[in-house]
Amino acid sequence: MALSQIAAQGLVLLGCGKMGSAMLAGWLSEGLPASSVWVIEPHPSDWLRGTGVHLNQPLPDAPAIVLVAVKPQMMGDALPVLQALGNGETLFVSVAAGTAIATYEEVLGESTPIIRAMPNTPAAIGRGITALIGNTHAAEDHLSLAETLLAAVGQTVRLDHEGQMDAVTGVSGSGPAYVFHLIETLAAAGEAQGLPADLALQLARATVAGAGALAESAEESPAQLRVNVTSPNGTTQAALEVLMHEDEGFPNLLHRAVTAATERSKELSRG
Ligand SMILES: NC(=O)C1=CN([C@@H]2O[C@H](COP(=O)(O)OP(=O)(O)OC[C@H]3O[C@@H](n4cnc5c(N)ncnc54)[C@H](O)[C@@H]3O)[C@@H](O)[C@H]2O)C=CC1
Ligand SMILES: O=C(O)[C@@H]1CCC=N1
Repeated sequence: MALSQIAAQGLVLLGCGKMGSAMLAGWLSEGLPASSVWVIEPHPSDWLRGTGVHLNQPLPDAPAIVLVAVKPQMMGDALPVLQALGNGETLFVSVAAGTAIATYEEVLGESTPIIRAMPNTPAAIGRGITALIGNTHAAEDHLSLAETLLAAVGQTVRLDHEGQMDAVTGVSGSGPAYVFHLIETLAAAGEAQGLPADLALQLARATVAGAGALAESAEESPAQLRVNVTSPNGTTQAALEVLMHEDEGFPNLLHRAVTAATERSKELSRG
């Protein structure tokens, strides 16, 4: 099914905060007409008001997809509004972290096709990646419908089982924040070495963006790309000896960070 077919039946977005807006911005820029999108959002931003979507208006009877993008903690209040669309043709896709498929089935009915997805905010510029897993009522058609929608804002990957979702959340869902923090801290380190703040930020931002683009397009592995920068006994080697330190270096730090995010996702699922 193409984006135009989703447009014909309608798309409902429940919650349009940071992640909902990132995806909506991507869909609108890919040509999804604002007139085929219904958004339920108690605190709409000026940007959302300006998009021309149906905002807090009565919903269509059988939209192609309802996309749930409220915080896990708000789910109990938010989901019942959608109950009337359950057990029908409408596909539900939720991007909420740490909210198990069973939670949606309890409210929407067990025969509702439900897909749990984990996107990330680069979706706003069509560079996201979303992992997907469906319930037993999510047929191949439903998965490819969700992929059509999510592929409009980046890559998609299917998971083998729902248990993988916690680690996916720790790597790619939360991951952009780690990279933004890398930019912030690289710039701060440049400032500490005497660079003006705006120059340090420009250098850090361009370096992370350029290295990311190279890592994505190059045939060499990230490890080889790192070696290509590292002259024997040069400046990079001096830095990497700090970053690759067994206890205090990047590997241990990122391992702990991703473990913390994964464990938090599991905790949220337990309620
Ligand atoms: N921000 C991110 O990078 C990512 C977020 N997610 C998931 O997306 C979901 C939303 O996260 P954010 O956008 O970051 O949070 P957010 O707080 O920016 O957005 C949530 C939105 O839901 C609205 N809302 C609250 N109660 C509502 C209700 N009863 N009905 C409709 N809307 C309601 C809020 O006004 C708010 O605008 C979360 O479940 C999160 O786990 C998933 C992947 C990445
Ligand atoms: O921080 C969170 O809980 C959400 C899920 C992944 C990114 N943001």
